[in-house]
Order: sequence, then C-alpha cells, then structure tokens
Amino acid sequence: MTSELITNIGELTTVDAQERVLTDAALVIEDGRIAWIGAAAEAPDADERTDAQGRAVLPGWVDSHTHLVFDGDRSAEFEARMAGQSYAAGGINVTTEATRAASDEQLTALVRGRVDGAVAGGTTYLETKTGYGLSVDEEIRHARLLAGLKAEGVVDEITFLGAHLVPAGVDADRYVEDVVGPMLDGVAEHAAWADVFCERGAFDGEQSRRVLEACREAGLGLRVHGNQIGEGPGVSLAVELGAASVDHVNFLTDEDVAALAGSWEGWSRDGGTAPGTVATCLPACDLSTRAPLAPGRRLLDAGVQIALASNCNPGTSYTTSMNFNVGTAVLQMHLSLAEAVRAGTYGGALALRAQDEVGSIEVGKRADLHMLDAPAAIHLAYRPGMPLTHAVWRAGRRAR
Ligand SMILES: N=CN[C@@H](CCC(=O)O)C(=O)O
Ligand SMILES: [Zn+2]
Repeated sequence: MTSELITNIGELTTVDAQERVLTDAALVIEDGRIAWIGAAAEAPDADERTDAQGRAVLPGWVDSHTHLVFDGDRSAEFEARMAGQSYAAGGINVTTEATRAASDEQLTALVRGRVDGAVAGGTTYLETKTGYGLSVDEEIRHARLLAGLKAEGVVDEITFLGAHLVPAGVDADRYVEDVVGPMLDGVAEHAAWADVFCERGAFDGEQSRRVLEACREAGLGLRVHGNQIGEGPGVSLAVELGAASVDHVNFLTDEDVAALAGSWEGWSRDGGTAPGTVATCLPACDLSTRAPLAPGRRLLDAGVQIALASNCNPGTSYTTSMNFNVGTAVLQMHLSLAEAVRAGTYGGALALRAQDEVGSIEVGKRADLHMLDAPAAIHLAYRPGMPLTHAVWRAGRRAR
C-alpha cells in the first residue's frame, strides 16, 4: 500500500457537510482513498509527496448526464439553430443512423476519446447512456460496449435510454413494447439505470410511465429527461416514481418545484429520509439550444438538491467540459461559486446515488481530486474558457 501526501494546497474545497474550505492545507491518499485532511504544517509523512505550490484543489467533477455512444456530426443543425431554428427531438434520428453504421471498435474508441477529454477537464466520475441505437439489437450492442468500458474503469455508471425517440417509420406503441420487452431484457445485465425522454415529440406521460415502471420492476434505478422543451409531466412523474434525477428542467410550474422540494423533506446529509429527486441543470445544453437557462437559483431557494452536468451529445451539447458548465452556472444562473461547485460534485453524486463514495473530499472517500492551475476555485468563473485543470487524480491515481 503506497501513500501520497499532497501539500501546500492554497485552497482546499472539501464540499463536506460543513462546506469547509481550508487554506494552506494538505491531504493524504492511501490505497486510492482519502486518509487524512488538515493543515499543511501538521501533515504526516507519506511514501510520495506532491507540492501543489499554492494551487487550489477541489473534488473531481461528477458528470451525472452524458450520451457518449455516438458517431456522426450535427453541426449543420447547430448552425441552423444559431440562425433562429428551434431544437426538435427529431435530430436524434440523424445520430442514430450514423451510430448504427459504426463498428464496435469505432464506437469504443469514440467513447474512450470522449472520456479522456472529460478527465482532462477534471471529471473523475461519469455516467453515460445508450439511446442512439433505438432497436433491440443496437441498444443491447451499445449497452454491452459500455459494460466492457465500465469493467475497465473508463466509465462509472451506465443508463439505458432506449426510450430516447421512436425511430423513424416505427409505430410508437409497438416501439414502447420493444423497449419494455426484449430491449430491457437484453440491457438489464449491463445497465444500472433507465431513462426516458418525456417530452413533446418523444414520449408522452403514459408511455414514459410504462417504460419507467417496467425498468423499475427489472431492478433499474430511474432517471428522466423532462421539461426541456416545454412544461409537461416529466418532473411530476419522476418524483412520483422515485427517480434519482430529472434532467433539463427548463420549464417548471410552481407545482413541479414544490414536488421536487417535497421529495427532499426530511433528508439531510447526515441521515434522515432517503434522498429525493435531484434536478439536474445542463447549462451548456441550454446555451446550445438557445433555451432559457434552467432555474437553478429558484430550485435551490425552494430546497431542491440540484446537479450540474455536461449532457455531452452531438445534438444539444457537444462538450464534456464541467469547468465550462460550473463557470456558466455562476456567471449566468446566479449560483454562488460554492453552490455551483457542490452541484458539479456532490449534487452529481446524489443524482447517481454515489454520494457515499464520491463527490466530496472526506476521509474514507475515493480520492477523486481536481487541482487547478489557479490559487482559488473562483477562477473557474473569473477566467472562463481558460485551461485551468492542472492535475487530476481518479481513485487515488494520477489520471492527468
Ligand atoms: N433531450 C434529449 N436527449 C439529448 C439530445 C439528443 C439529441 O438531440 O441528439 C439531450 O439530453 O439534450
Ligand atoms: Zn441528455
């Protein structure tokens, strides 16, 4: 068992229950986990020593929402949007066609490259989805490829999103029966989560319920893409069915916000009731679709736990940069730096129910660390777009 002391940390943002931010700090990693945190002057010895030279350290980002299994290019669709066209779910079909044509080797290499990019930007725990297969064989193929990458530690969480869109030329009810039948049977061994795009142009409330209930029955945890394009049943359904997260949340009624807040009543970080439904905000996606930014401030003020995620996908958010998403949440969504960092770390972990393992720097947790080439984390918003990630540790190992 080797240990590493990281010392001379200018600012250590722990995201622990007390939201402690330590200056002149140090920490020790042992066997992939955080073994000690405290003042640099009091740090114990370790086998190896890294001098942070006054840099800031924070938990690695937990990106709780990505779609990395895809091939093809949708830049023309993006350009048309920038010229005034609005986003519609139908573009998913374009990616599905390109993705189906890619071999296992091609898709695996594409996912690996995208994860490398995410890690290079400070992401240390990452969820990703199927959803550009949209047939029984293809969805199972994508889930199987992801399971191989999970076994290697490339991705951390896998979500089945067969209910992303009804593929062109297929009857909707027939497709839903495929999703809850042979598709679910084939992916259940590979995925821990199921998701549905509950939205105008994708799946309505009834179809979404059918998919979510069947997936829950099969033992999968639930997540929902909801309220992205307009108000709708996504949020209320997610809360009713005990989904771990509902993502996008751009268009919310007061009832939606109250339902989300109600799901957190009685929960506290140190105990109480089980966690409720996290509202995941996706600022890069909102900018790329010219949508109103998700109301993160309103949700926090109502007592809802929120996450920030990249939603990396070729249609609405072609970026894995959590630095960008967190900086944007401060600049445009009126979150404080502490709130935005928490949403991109502990909030994402809550959305994946991985909060006991990752999402904060606490003794016993996985040593997932992000060192900035800056003395303080506020530089993420103060210097947007700058290459601020200096070093990354994933489960105690230098990943960057
Ligand atoms: N909204 C649904 N799914 C993706 C976009 C899919 C696409 O357009 O390719 C999203 O999260 O934004
Ligand atoms: Zn998405």
